[in-house]
Amino acid sequence: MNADGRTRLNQTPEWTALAKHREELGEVRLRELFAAEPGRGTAYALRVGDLYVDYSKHLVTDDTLRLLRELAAATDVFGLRDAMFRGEKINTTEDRPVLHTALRAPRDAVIEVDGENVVPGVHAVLDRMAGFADRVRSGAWTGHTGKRIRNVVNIGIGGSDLGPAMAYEVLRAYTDRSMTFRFVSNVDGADLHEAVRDLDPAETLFIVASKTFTTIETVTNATSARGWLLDALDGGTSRSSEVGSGGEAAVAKHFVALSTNAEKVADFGIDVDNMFEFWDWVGGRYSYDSAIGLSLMIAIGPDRFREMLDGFRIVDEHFRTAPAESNVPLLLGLLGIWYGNFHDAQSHAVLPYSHYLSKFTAYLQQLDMESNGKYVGRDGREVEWQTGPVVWGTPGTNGQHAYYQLIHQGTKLIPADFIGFARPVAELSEELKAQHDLLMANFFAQTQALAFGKTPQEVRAEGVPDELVPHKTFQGNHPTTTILAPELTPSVLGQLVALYEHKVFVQGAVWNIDSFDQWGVELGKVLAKRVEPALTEGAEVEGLDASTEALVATYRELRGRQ
Ligand SMILES: O=P(O)(O)OC[C@H]1O[C@H](O)[C@H](O)[C@@H](O)[C@@H]1O
Repeated sequence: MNADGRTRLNQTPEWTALAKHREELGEVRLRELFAAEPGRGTAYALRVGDLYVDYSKHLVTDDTLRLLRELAAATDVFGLRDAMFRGEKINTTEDRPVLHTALRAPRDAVIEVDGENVVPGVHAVLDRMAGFADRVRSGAWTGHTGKRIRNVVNIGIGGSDLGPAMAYEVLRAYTDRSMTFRFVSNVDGADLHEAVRDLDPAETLFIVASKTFTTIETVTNATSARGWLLDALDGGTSRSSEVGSGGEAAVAKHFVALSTNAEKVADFGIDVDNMFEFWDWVGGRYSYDSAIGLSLMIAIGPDRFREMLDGFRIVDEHFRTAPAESNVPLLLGLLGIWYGNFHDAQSHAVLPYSHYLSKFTAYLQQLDMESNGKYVGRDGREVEWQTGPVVWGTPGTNGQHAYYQLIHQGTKLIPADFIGFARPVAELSEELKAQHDLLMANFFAQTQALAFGKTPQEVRAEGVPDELVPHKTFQGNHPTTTILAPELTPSVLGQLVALYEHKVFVQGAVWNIDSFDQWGVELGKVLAKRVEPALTEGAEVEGLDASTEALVATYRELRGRQ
């Protein structure tokens, strides 16, 4: 029994029943499941919004799904879901509500935090963002020298980078092609250097995105960006943005901030009039539909941004109201639990068949791994079951010519999501649009090959010599989910992201972990601060281990510092 009155997950009868079921099912074969149920291809498929989700190629029967749903019921996934939507403080280690769903709530919704309706505030910021985005897009907002803004550089890291950078890439076809958008995150000076080296400072707007505004990488890059700007616009006379220094006016025209921390924004020298606010009940990795999405909104325009929010909302409503049997985020979360907890799968691949989704998996890595990479439960005790998987993947068909070998014939079980679209984006030439069928033929072929493989008999029948038969045999039985949408639109992107957000939620709820904190990132930050003076000034740092001490000495030597 847990301190919170819950039975330990792995001691619940529902968990035990699943473990027993897994044993009884043994090496269930997808070929056999499909042979036994001719309608499986359509019976094991659901729709949410524009998304068609086929889960037939999973190592599950109706019994498996029922038992998984019983586990979800026993762990009260829907109870926690309702508490989240109501604005209760379900992020217990930080004592905060988890309300990214309020970011896409309609204007007339009422969601209260500590007795105050947060929805009007959400829309007030969205409206301010829209006004600003329109002014930048139309040229009404000009830089310090009167030139219109043609370049937007977002400086942020983690949740303040991955979301907007991913969504900008996904929605490229909807962006203003006359403008340049760049995303700087790495504290490696090369990142900022490459982002601005060909830009005219007079035409460049920096968006400094940081929930806390204390993140060292972001503050360092923003300081360097301010230096770069003021060197050019002030002729190097002033690098200061202090009132009366002359730099202040230039900074006001070229820097805006996205943050929850007005004080730190002001300390940095950005006028809080140029700050777009969000709230501590929005986790960084759940934030790109808040003010953190400003760069995206400038790129695609406020109307498209709102269409994206509508897409999020479709899946929010579905997750909130659909019964367990047809609740897609619940289903996807439970399937992950089936493989991670009952088949020892360590990873989960996300393989989009769209060039525009090139950064989608990187985005999901933070969403999933920072949320559910925990070994301590909500009750403060170590879990005795596997939690979040390693999430990885790149767009098909590139992966097919690189690492799919291991998925097909390696020794590991790697469940995968295949994401594809029926129509190519409208702006492609007719010739390039025609390539789409080839792309999607690969998509369908891969999930088919992964599921059903090729038997030794089939290989032999092709006249393959005996000694090569084992090498050319595909055991199949590699589970995949197929997510198919008509077209890559802002709404569909919102639907996809919300689907994964809620999938991650479901898994965290079952595993009884707090999916909304990230204490695991803190230690490295503290140690970096301690080590830095050793690198720069050769300062003695107490308590360094022998390995790090030797590495620091070697680094200083190679760096030419003695
Ligand atoms: O937005 P910021 O406060 O600058 O935080 C940026 C990122 O850094 C932190 O270390 C966290 O691990 C992330 O969850 C966060 O998204």
